Amino acid sequence: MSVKVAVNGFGTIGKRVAEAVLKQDDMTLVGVTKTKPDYLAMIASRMGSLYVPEDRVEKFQKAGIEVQGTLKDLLEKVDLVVDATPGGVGKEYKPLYEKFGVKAIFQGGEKHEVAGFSFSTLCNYEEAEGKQFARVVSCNTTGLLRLICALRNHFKVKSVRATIIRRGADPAETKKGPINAIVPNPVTLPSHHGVDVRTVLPDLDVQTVAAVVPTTIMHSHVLNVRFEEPVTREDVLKVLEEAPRILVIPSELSGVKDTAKIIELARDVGRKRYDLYELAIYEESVSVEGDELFLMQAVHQESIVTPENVDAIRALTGLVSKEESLKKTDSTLGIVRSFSELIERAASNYGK
Ligand SMILES: NC(=O)C1=CN([C@@H]2O[C@H](COP(=O)(O)OP(=O)(O)OC[C@H]3O[C@@H](n4cnc5c(N)ncnc54)[C@H](O)[C@@H]3O)[C@@H](O)[C@H]2O)C=CC1
Ligand SMILES: O=C(OP(=O)(O)O)[C@H](O)COP(=O)(O)O
Repeated sequence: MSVKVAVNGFGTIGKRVAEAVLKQDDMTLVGVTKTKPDYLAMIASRMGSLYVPEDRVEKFQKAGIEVQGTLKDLLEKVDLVVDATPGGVGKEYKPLYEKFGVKAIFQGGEKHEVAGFSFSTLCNYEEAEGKQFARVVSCNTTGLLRLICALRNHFKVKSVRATIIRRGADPAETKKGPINAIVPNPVTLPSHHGVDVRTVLPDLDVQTVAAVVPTTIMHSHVLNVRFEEPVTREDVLKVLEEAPRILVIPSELSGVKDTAKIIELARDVGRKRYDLYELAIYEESVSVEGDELFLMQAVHQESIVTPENVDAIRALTGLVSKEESLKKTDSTLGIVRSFSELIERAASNYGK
């Protein structure tokens, strides 16, 4: 069985999810939507996959960009739509998805209530099966949940406290900032991230604070996790190194000690768009004092939710189990299980 997929909103997230869907042997990308002519619309049109809102057809015709049809034409052809429109726009489309009887996956810019179910592969894949709607939680929340659920699989987690250092804008965004400030986000504590984590793990004692800083390449987190019993650093590192989609980076040995170097690493190992689907954890930052864990991690905001969207498609349509989806998604996206595997692949692919 092949799930027929549409991507509504071919932007930062949508273009990555569309490309990931094209790599799956159990999915078919039927089309993507754009609202204004640009180079991505030209690419989608040349792929024979461009659909536009009804009131925009003439605009694309005037721009000389052939469209395959309207959004409604597209929704008639698919089983599921990945809504990757700007935050808050997905909510406006929900009635249309309901009218066409298609499943829909929303993104983190929508409120939990829009889908009524928030998704994170490692935490609640099985609960998604059979649902019509799901929200893939945003990049920061995905990073937090990936760590927390990896730890919860092996230890009794008592509480989580996290400081989120948010990137001010994506590299292509020129209207956001700050350029020269550290902005509490919000100044009243806590930030929305802890609330978002609890949409997936309602029972967890988690609190987060956030600030926005002048960078575009990655988010960073400073975490404190308390356990019911004392743990050892060795045991924690073993769990993190074996967990899916977590990359423990030996910073001293590799020289990868900050987000700029992490992105340069992703570029040097040949990741398209320097996408790092994996949550990056600085190995040397992992420290344990009795029942308390401290660590620092970094999130490539533009790509970390890509594998989660692919898994959400399988979870909603009941295609395969979580383990099977993890395996297929990670294999097709080239996601590695360890830093050494990343280096191995870089060496074997160098110059190819
Ligand atoms: N950019 C990021 O780092 C992350 C974004 N997200 C979430 O993903 C969602 C999409 O965000 P981005 O991809 O960054 O946005 P984006 O602005 O890069 O792309 C949005 C796309 O939707 C199109 N669009 C705009 N208005 C539309 C409308 N009314 N109907 C149909 N399409 C429309 C735009 O032309 C663009 O192609 C948001 O909910 C956001 O919060 C989640 C994780 C990370
Ligand atoms: O950081 C993000 O959301 P999050 O802080 O809710 O995880 C996403 O990258 C979206 O950020 P934006 O709202 O600055 O586009």
